[in-house]
Amino acid sequence: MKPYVFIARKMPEEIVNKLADRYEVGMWEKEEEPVPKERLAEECQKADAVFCTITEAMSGDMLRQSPKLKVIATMAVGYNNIDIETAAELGIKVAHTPEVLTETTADLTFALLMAAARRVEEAALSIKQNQWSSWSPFHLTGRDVFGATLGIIGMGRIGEAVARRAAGFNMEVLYHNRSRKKEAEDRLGVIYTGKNELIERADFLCVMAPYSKDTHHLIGKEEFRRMKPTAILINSSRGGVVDEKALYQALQNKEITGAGLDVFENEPIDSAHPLLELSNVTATPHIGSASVKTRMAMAHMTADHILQALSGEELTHRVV
Ligand SMILES: O=CC(=O)O
Repeated sequence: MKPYVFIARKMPEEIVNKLADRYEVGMWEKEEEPVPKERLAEECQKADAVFCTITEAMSGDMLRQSPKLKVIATMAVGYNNIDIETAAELGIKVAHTPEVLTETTADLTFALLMAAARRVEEAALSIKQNQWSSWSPFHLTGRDVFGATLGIIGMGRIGEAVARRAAGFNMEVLYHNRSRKKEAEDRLGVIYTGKNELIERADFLCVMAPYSKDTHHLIGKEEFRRMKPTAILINSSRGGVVDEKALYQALQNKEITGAGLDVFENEPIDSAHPLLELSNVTATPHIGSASVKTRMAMAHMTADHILQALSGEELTHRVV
């Protein structure tokens, strides 16, 4: 009998065919909605491999009830939706897709930074709502990006790619990371600082840390209190790294000037979310890696991970 692969989100034909050439394949067909939890659990029970994304919660309980499962390949760099410890304990391999999305995600991060700095969303909306009565000296004035200080918390691949973009804007780049990266300092001219110093000096605070128990609410009330009132927070990593309630208070009380957010604590959010009421929030719906080329590269890499695992080869990007 051929191994069974379940693809948890609808994928283009060229991706499905890559797997269907060798295996029996099942796929959740609805484009806009994730597979319900119960159906995912049923599929996992019979699957040898699961192709998932960030919308599928691969819980420990579910993994324990999936006796045939050999590999989970997620089409994402972040894997906080997967119970990695249980997967390791059960000998289920887990693979993710770093590298291919680095530059695309850094582009979006920088786009959010610039949009929040120059109030692009507010400005665009004002003109569409017929609110441009005259050029006026201080109308919609924002913050300069060129020559400003950028603080990056979490200097992984995407943090480095953001720092490279900042060099073109003559920015001073401070970073804080679990471990100091001297080689990156020489290569990129970035400066290592303690977390508090970075937060106090940054004009733009860019959160790039992966989400885990250790980074839960890494930026909260205390951190907002330390930030400059002119500073802008950018988050394109995971919502849970920032305490959203504290962020709302800080924005409303003008403890900070603005925020550019691509991620939220509980996704998806809708237009009733309190952060979206604020004109100093620029928000996008978790589209960091969403270019056609990058999403296709991620999908191919995810399918390749399944091919590799089921044929006993090394996985290109294995987590456990
Ligand atoms: O958020 C997206 C990813 O982790 O790739």
